[in-house]
Amino acid sequence: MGSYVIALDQGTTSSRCILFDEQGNICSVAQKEFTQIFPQPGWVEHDPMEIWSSQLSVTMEAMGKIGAHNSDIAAIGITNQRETTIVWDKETGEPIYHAIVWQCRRTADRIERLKSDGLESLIVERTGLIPDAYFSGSKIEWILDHVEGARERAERGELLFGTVDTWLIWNLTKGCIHVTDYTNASRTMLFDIHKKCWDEDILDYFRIPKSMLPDVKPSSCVYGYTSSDVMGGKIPIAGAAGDQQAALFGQCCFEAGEVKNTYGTGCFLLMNTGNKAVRSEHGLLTTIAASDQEQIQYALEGSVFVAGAAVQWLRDEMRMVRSASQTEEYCGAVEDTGGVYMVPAFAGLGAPYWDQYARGTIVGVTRGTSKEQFIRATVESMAYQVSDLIEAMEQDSEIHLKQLRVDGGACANSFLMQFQSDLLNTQILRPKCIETTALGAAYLAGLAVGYWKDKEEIKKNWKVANTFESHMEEERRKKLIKGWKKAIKCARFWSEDED
Ligand SMILES: Nc1ncnc2c1ncn2[C@@H]1O[C@H](COP(=O)(O)OP(=O)(O)O)[C@@H](O)[C@H]1O
Ligand SMILES: O=P(O)(O)OC[C@H](O)CO
Repeated sequence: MGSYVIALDQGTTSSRCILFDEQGNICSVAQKEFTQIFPQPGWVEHDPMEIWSSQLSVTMEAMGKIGAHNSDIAAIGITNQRETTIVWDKETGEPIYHAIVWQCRRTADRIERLKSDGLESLIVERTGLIPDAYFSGSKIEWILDHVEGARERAERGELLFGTVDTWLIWNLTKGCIHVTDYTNASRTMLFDIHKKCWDEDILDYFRIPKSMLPDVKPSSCVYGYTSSDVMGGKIPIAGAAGDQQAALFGQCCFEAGEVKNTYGTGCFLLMNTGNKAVRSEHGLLTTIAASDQEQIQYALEGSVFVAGAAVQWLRDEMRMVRSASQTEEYCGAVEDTGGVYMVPAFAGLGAPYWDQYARGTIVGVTRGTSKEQFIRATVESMAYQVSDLIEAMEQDSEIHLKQLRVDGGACANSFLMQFQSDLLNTQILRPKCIETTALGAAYLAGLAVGYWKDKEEIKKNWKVANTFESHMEEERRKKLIKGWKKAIKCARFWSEDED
């Protein structure tokens, strides 16, 4: 058995590879940002070949850094930005269009049509999702309708669809394996999460041939082996999960009621609900959680489209900070935002509002508003959005959350974590390893090949690094949240009547 498990963490903004040892320590890491393509306002694309080449190059780099050879690797686990849609030619392996990214709003009107066609409740019942342009279904249809000859080719069985996990496995195996796992399938809006199969009625509605779709397997199993031409040897690909489900697993939230929140490009709050698919009454999604067993586990999820991405916007478009981490210093330089709120609804609003037409909004600005306050309002917007999610989750589960496990790039910001704890009146636990997405994928792969014996062994690796306790008075908390709800009202429906 090799000494390390590799996690390929293909995120929205970067491709990353991490080598973990048995204690869950990071032994080597390499990361590369890749191009974000914005062809029109509200549209987001990636180049699938760049996704693949960046992922392969960081894998080689991470292995090279510690001189690891193929024989040192026990297994590979894959975790990925979910919903992002790629369609390629079965023979040549060439994508027929760019990857349409989860954040892309191009099919928003199509989803409105789906609702007026009366399909909303069927989608909710079978897929656990709330119809939205976020998911893969309408993106596949868009590609088939807009790329010349695509629909005919798809009907002839010449095209394949995959989310990013599927695309990576296809390339790692040199076109031998076309597969996805339950967690990724559950984000397509085409998968019946109760019957565990592609839903024929939804496929018919979007006119998507079933032959395009990958086989669906558990998150922890040997899907196949890397091609020697690609990796120089055969390594088992033994785990795959959407990044948020992988993070839930990496945080060791194995029991029903356990919750984590990831602060990355977006924010994703997931609660394990065990073998029960809980239906939300408050705008959350029912989704499949990663599991090391055949039997499916479910989760309730709150998805926020723009979180850390708003900080990138401060850096790249507003040019107010040189780095994301510099925001912490600016936030600490002022007492408060002076009543300024920023709602980063750049791509509409996800949970719990599901408003495709909301847009970014800044309110409460006065002549005295400073740059520091503007930055602080942007950072605070992450915490407010999570507080909306927690409110919905507490209403659905009737449990007051006493603790929240956090991870993702932006959870390194201690100002944000303290403000989050204050706003929620909840203890925040930041673990030693905040690369829990990658760790979750590694655990899923390692369990499948016996690198780790069971979840009990894995649990011992989870350790807290920092705890944040709430210090805010109830009255102030209430006042701040009231202001946020007012700001949300201003952002909603903004672009509804645009052409
Ligand atoms: N110290 C920080 N303060 C605020 N935001 C941060 C900080 N560090 C990183 N971020 C934000 O976190 C995101 C990166 O987190 P990561 O988990 O790597 O994202 P992803 O997996 O979505 O690509 C970026 O959007 C970045 O702006
Ligand atoms: O790339 P991330 O970490 O922001 O995650 C993206 C999500 O999977 C989208 O659903």
